[in-house]
Amino acid sequence: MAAKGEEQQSQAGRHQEVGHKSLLQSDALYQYILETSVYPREPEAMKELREITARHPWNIMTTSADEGQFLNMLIKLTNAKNTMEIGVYTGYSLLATALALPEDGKILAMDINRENYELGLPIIEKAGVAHKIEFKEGPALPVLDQLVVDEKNHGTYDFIFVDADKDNYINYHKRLIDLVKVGGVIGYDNTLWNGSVVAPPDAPLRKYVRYYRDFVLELNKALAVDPRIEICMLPVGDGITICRRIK
Ligand SMILES: C[S@@+](CC[C@H](N)C(=O)[O-])C[C@H]1O[C@@H](n2cnc3c(N)ncnc32)[C@H](O)[C@@H]1O
Repeated sequence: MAAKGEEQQSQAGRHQEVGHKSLLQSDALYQYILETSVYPREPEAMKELREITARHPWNIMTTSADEGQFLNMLIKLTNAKNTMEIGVYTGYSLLATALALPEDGKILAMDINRENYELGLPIIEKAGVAHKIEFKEGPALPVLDQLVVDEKNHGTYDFIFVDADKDNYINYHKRLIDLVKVGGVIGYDNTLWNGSVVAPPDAPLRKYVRYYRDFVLELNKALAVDPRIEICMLPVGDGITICRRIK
């Protein structure tokens, strides 16, 4: 175990890359992933959006470049066409999704904050993929409630990415499970929540990390025993749990 001083020193020297959530053991390893396989292949528009986001005061919220690449690949692998995103911020994961979808692909994107979405929107437009996006400003839950009421919407989504208010993930899951098709995928982001899911009760956690941790733990437990899905928890970004609906 590292001595306290050593630990503090290594924390202070942690990676500063935007969206980096420090789950990998070595920062050099993370940098290697970025430089070897992510940045050289990152579409110009995503690079531009990442750089604009890096200058925004809330840039800690952005999806990291490696996770963006992963989402892009996942959407292509699953041939997703009708998709949804909850939690847009400046739109990095949204752009990763939009670029992966076919020309007639669709994303219902929701966020309570339109201003941040509009920061990235000119880049999304320039990339020629804005026509795939329907942005709804406001809390996602009432929108999901509306969708669920109409049975025609059941089983219609191929891919759903959830990256918003962690205290609602369980509520989202209750609705999304009806909206995603059998064989479709829901990705829940931040399921390792800054590593705090294994922190001892007295660990010095930032206030918001501590507050949301119990919700993340509760979600992880619920997903693990949900017979309607198969799951796979990946240590990408801040942890993402991929759920495939099986019934
Ligand atoms: C972690 S950020 C999303 C990051 C984004 N996926 C990206 O690639 O940059 C979380 C977002 O969720 C939004 N949010 C918070 N509560 C929400 C709610 N109830 N409904 C919809 N969006 C919400 C926040 O405004 C914020 O933009």
